[in-house]
Amino acid sequence: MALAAGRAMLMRSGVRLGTQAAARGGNGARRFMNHRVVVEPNTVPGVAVIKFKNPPVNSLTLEFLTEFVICLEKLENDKTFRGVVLTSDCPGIFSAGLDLREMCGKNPAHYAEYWRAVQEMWLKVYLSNLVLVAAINGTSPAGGCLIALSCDYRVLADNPRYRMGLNETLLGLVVPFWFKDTLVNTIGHRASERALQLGLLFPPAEALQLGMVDQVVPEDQVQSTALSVMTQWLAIPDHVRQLTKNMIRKATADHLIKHQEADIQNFINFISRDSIQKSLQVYLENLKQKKH
Ligand SMILES: CCCC/C=C\CC(=O)SCCNC(=O)CCNC(=O)[C@H](O)C(C)(C)COP(=O)(O)OP(=O)(O)OC[C@H]1O[C@@H](n2cnc3c(N)ncnc32)[C@H](O)[C@@H]1OP(=O)(O)O
Repeated sequence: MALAAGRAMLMRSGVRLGTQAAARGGNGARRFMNHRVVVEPNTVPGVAVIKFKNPPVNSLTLEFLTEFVICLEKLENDKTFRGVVLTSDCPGIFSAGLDLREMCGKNPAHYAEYWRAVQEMWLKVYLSNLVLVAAINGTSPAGGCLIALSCDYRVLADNPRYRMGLNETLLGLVVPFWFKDTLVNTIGHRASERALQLGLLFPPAEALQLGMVDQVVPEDQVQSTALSVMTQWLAIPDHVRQLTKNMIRKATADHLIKHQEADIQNFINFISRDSIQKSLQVYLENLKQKKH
């Protein structure tokens, strides 16, 4: 369903999938390439590396979300792959989170389409049958942090400029319950209470201490560490690991699935308010201003 809708959307936006999107790398390995998401099979058998390539900041545009979901779906359907490392091709930035322009000055139909794409992306990542390891090689606020939190394991680059967290309150936004649930499931209730209300973005040492990430390593070792962690996870037979993952995550995902339409309506109502539109515009304007 998501794949069909995504394909239709990508056709509308001019992105071609299938054979046009596949190329052969120098070593003969198959390399799926769309515009904004690059998928590379790696030297570790059964493992692919997905690189986010939506410059300048890997913001989660509608097109990006759709390509990302399609890539994951293709890898899940290709039985040669058992694990995926998620990382970024944009230096210093894992993902800047939801694209603010998708939530600013648009109509309700657009907000509905965008929010459904955000929900579908989260459900796809959170419930993936694949082992997902986030190799976080840059800053990752809000939606970028959500993607990392939804993986099975997180390796973060040891660079104090790279901050991670759900900073929505600083934008005047309230996190949806499923963002909150994902954080609570990772770092616990009390730490989430503080982090969410204050919109805290944590440097690597604090993220590690909180359990927001599993490992902090030198920047040039993020991907290699993610790949060696993957070997440990792949030593477990898929079916028992998948059933165990599903048992742990199902209730959290079902909560959204059950309330998906209401959650979309809530988003439309909230984001359409004049006051919210104003704070998003001011936030975007401040991002531009800081350059001058
Ligand atoms: C009810 C809704 C609930 C859920 C809501 C939201 C969840 C979210 O994910 S909201 C998004 C939260 N994200 C952020 O707060 C990050 C904002 N960005 C930054 O802090 C910085 O851009 C960042 C640290 C990521 C990178 O810094 P720089 O390398 O210095 O780059 P610039 O700041 O100059 O940015 C370059 C360019 O990109 C635009 N930009 C940045 N972030 C976003 C974004 N999230 N969406 C859209 N566009 C973004 C920025 O404005 C610059 O644009 P130009 O000025 O046109 O070049």
